[in-house]
Amino acid sequence: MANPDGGVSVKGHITHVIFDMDGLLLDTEKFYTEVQEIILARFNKTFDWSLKAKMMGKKAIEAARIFVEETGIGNSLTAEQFLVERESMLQSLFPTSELMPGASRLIKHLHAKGIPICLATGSHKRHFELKTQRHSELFSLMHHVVLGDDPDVKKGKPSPDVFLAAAKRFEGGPVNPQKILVFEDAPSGVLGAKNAGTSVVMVPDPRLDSSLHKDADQVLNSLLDFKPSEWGLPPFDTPTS
Ligand SMILES: O=P(O)(O)OC[C@H](O)CO
Ligand SMILES: [Mg+2]
Repeated sequence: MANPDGGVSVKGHITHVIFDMDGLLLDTEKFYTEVQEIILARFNKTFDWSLKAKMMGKKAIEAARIFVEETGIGNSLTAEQFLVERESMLQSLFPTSELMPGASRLIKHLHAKGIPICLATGSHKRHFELKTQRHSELFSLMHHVVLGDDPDVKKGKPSPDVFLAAAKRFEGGPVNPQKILVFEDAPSGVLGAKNAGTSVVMVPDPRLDSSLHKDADQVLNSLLDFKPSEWGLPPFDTPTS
């Protein structure tokens, strides 16, 4: 559980780290929000953060079904049609994806210290490639990447599938989940990681209702605030390195 002051109540000796991608390492959640607002405006409806919270982190088709059902537009637009409609907009936005604050610093630090790191995202391969094309050097530091359309990921977050597949593929895996720290921004992702038995640091968007932070072991405003030594990980060489 998270402390109100953001402190750690569950310390563990972490040996491996799993990163979420959208909204955690890459500032891509804003693209989904933008296109969903455009689509809903056509139906004279508005997109809000309670709906956003239910969609984020999920596989595309799972999020699409929630979108059309919760907004009540399902009779006019199916989940499949919604995905087609938003695709051309997303394809032009994703290549402009930027890193979230502290993402590069933390990935490079853990890699340099020999901590095995990997990615576990709901994004499918085609979107992953568009989003990361300007950041291929940084993402190449991941030992492996597990995508939403991976055959081992039967169900999206909050199912533990993507995190269990990620734990299995480390050298000498499966790694004991108690030794794994997951970084997530989405409520479904935090729950998925807990369902897999790992510890979770949540870095939520400030617009997300704070009641949705409750399952995380630690809640931070930014990756820049992460202190590796609190989790038994090597500290940064200098406070700003
Ligand atoms: O947050 P991720 O990386 O699991 O991505 C999930 C979707 O693609 C976006 O919410
Ligand atoms: Mg995410």
